[in-house]
Amino acid sequence: MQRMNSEHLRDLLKVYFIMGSVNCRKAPVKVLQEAVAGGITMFQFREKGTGSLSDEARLNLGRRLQKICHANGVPFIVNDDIDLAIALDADGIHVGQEDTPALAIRQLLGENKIIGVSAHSFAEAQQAIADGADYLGVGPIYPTSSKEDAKAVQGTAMIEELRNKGITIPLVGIGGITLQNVAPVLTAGADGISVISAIAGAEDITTTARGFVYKVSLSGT
Ligand SMILES: Cc1ncc(COP(=O)(O)OP(=O)(O)O)c(N)n1
Ligand SMILES: Cc1ncsc1CCOP(=O)(O)O
Ligand SMILES: [Mg+2]
Repeated sequence: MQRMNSEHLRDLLKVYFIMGSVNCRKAPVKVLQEAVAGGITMFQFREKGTGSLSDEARLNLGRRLQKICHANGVPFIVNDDIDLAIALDADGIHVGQEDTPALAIRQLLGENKIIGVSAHSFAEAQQAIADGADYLGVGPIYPTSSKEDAKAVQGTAMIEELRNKGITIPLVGIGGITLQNVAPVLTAGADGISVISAIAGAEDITTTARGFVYKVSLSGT
């Protein structure tokens, strides 16, 4: 099996929606269906934080969300949990610096799964690539209330630094991204944006997701 082509992955990362039950104001299945209708290009199941589901309930929700993704050609990525990713046969996993190292994940999952890694510095980005990461998540770009242990806000400077220093692999910005502040993230060199609250918490989820698709298309990436 082969690693996913980088140019294809860049396209899939354009509007990368992340969500778990705690981020939703209505049924998570409904939230995802509405986001898919708006054209999200990738989805990450991040069942994390106070009040999140565990064990069987978590697995069952993951299954239901994965079904929606598969029916619509949207890759389904699991956050953090390698056992859940394997149990669901997810399309990939996203890990941070405090999670199972990407090298071990690559050895466990093989070549045909997508592995995303969070990077907050050039050194972390280099290591992630050496370990077999397919894409990087860089942030928080702006202030966020969706991650309790978020690192310091970076603005778009880290994305610019990574690109200027020759990091070419697919990359998304994350943290506090809204329809109003998405453009500088793309101008800085991101292939796409990752969003929790601006989509999951929106009054009109489909229209908001569609708005992100439109804004990203304007950047010409
Ligand atoms: C696309 C993307 N980028 C970054 C993150 C953050 O991952 P991590 O630093 O491991 O933090 P948690 O999400 O696990 O709290 C992400 N999940 N997705
Ligand atoms: C998971 C994560 N990693 C860095 S910031 C963040 C939270 C992003 O959520 P939001 O889009 O609501 O700011
Ligand atoms: Mg993590």
